[in-house]
Amino acid sequence: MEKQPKLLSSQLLLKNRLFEVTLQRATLSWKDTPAAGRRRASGGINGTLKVGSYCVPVSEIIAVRETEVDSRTKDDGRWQKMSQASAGTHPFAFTVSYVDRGSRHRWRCSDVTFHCPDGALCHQWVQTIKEQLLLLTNRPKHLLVYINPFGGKQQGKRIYEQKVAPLFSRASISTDVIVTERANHARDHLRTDADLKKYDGVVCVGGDGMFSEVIHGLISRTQREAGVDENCPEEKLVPCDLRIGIIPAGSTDCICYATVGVNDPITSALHIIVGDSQALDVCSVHHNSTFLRYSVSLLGYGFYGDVLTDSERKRWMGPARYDISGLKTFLTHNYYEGTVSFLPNLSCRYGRWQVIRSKFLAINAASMSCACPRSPKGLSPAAHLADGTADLILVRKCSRLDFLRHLLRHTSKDDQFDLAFVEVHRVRRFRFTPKHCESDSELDLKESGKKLFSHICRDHPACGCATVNSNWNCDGEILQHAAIEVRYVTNPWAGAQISWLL
Ligand SMILES: Nc1ncnc2c1ncn2[C@@H]1O[C@H](COP(=O)(O)OP(=O)(O)OP(=O)(O)O)[C@@H](O)[C@H]1O
Ligand SMILES: CCCCCCCCCCCCC/C=C/[C@@H](O)[C@H](CO)NC(=O)CCCCC
Ligand SMILES: [Ca+2]
Repeated sequence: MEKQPKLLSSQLLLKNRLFEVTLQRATLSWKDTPAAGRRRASGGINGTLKVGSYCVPVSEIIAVRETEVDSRTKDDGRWQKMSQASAGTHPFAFTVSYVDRGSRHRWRCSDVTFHCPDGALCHQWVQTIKEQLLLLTNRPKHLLVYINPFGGKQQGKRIYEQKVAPLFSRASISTDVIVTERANHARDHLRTDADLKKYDGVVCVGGDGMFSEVIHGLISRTQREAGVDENCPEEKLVPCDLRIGIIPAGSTDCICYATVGVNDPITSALHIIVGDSQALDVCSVHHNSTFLRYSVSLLGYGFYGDVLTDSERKRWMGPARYDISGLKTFLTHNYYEGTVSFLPNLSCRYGRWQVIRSKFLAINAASMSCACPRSPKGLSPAAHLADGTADLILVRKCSRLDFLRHLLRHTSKDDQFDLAFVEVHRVRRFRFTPKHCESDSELDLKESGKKLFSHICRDHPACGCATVNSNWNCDGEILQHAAIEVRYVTNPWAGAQISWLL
C-alpha cells in the first residue's frame, strides 16, 4: 500500500509535556514522545488508540486558532500554570476545538492547546489545519435560525444563546436569527419571504412542532416554485435542496432523539457544524383531494390523538401536560370503529390493498422509530428513517390492563407488538375511514358515486360525528379530518441530514 506523506509532524508541548503531533490522512494525532519520560495513564478521545496516544479526524475538528501565551494558559477549561522553562522554550501556541464523543451519543466540544517553539511553526500548523477544514464541503457557512421562545420549558432562546451560538461562532458560521412571534411565523416566512439562496440550511430551535413548521414552509415553497400541486396525492414531490437542523428545545423532541440518539442541544449543534446528514421519510396526508399536512414521525389516531387533543388545553403545564393527558386518556379508554386499508411494502411491484375493519384503541403510523426520552426505543423500534415506508401499528379494542401492558412495554425491553390485540404492518400507503364516514361513503358510493362522498366529507370536517371520532395526531398537530389517505415519499430532500434533517 502506498504510504501517504505526513502533512505536518512536530514535537510540541501539551500541558508541559512533549508530544509528537502529526497531521496525516485527514487525522490529527498526538502521542507521548520517549522524551516525555513518564508513561501516562491510559486515556484517549474518539476511541482510545493506545497509552498516551490520541487522534481526531479532521472532519471532527470544529476550529483552530492561534492562542495568546503568557506563563499561564487555559486548557480544558482550567487555568494551567506553564513552567517558566516551557513558556520560555515554547512561547507560541494554537488551540484545536474538536468533537469529543461521549457516551450515549452525547457530543461535547473540547479544546487542546499545543505550544510551539517558534511563531512560524505555530502559524504553519494553524494554516494547514484550516486548509484541511476548507476541503470539507458539506459544512454549512450561513444558517437561518428560527427560535420558538415558547416550546417545551420555554428555554429555546436561552439554550440557543448560551449553548449553540458560541459554537456556531467558533466554527465561523454566520447566522440570521428570528425569534418567532406567533405560531406558523417560521412556516410563513419560509414559504414566502425568506431569501433562501443566502443559506446552506435552516435550523429550528424548539420541538417537533417547530420542525414541522419548517418542513411545511420549505416543501410548500419548493412545490409552488416547481409548479407541483400539493392537493394531488399522486403528484411526485420535488426535492428541497436546503438542509434542516434541529436544536431540541421542545416537549417530546422525538425527531431529534430518533435521528441523533439523544435530545441534547450541544450534540445537535456539533452535528450541524460538522455537516452530518440523515435522510428522512416524509408522508403527505390528504382528505379526498385536499392536502392536509406532511408528517415525518407519528400519525396517531385514537390514543395519541386523544392525548394530544387534551394536552393542547394544558400547554401552560409544559412537557408535564403529556403525562396528565396520557393518564386521563388511558383511564377514559375510548375505542374507535373504522376501516384501515393499506398497501403493504412487498417486493412485488403491484401490491394489493389489505383492508381491516375493527374497533381500535389506537392506530399509529410511525415513519421513524419515534424514540424519545419517554420511550427510548420508540413506538416502533425497527422503523427505518428513509425507506419510503411506515410501520402501521393497529391496537384493537382490549381491556385496560392489556392496553397498559402494551404501553408499559414502550419503556422496557419487552416487545410491545407481541400481544394478541396488536399487529404491525410495514406500509407504503394507507387510508382510514371512521365508521360514521364509512356508512355515509357506502351509501354515497351506491347512490351517486365518489363525488357525493367528497362533498359530504368536506361539509363535515370531522366527518360529522365528534362523539365517536378521535383526532389524528400528526407530528404533534391535530388534523381537522378523521378520514385520511397517507402516502410515503422516499426522501424528497436531495441531501438529507442528521440533526440536519431531511
Ligand atoms: N412565538 C410563538 N408563539 C406561540 N406559538 C408558537 C410560536 N412559535 C412557534 N409556535 C408554535 O408552538 C408549537 C409548539 O412548539 P414546539 O414544537 O417548539 O414545542 P413543543 O410542542 O413543546 O414540543 P414537541 O413538539 O417536541 O412536543 C408549534 O405548533 C409552533 O407552531
Ligand atoms: C401509563 C404509562 C404509559 C407510558 C407510555 C409511554 C409511551 C410513550 C410513547 C411516546 C411516543 C411518542 C410519539 C411522538 C409523537 C410526536 O410526534 C408528538 C409531537 O412531539 N408528540 C406527542 O404527540 C406527545 C405524545 C406523548 C404521549 C405520552
Ligand atoms: Ca420509514
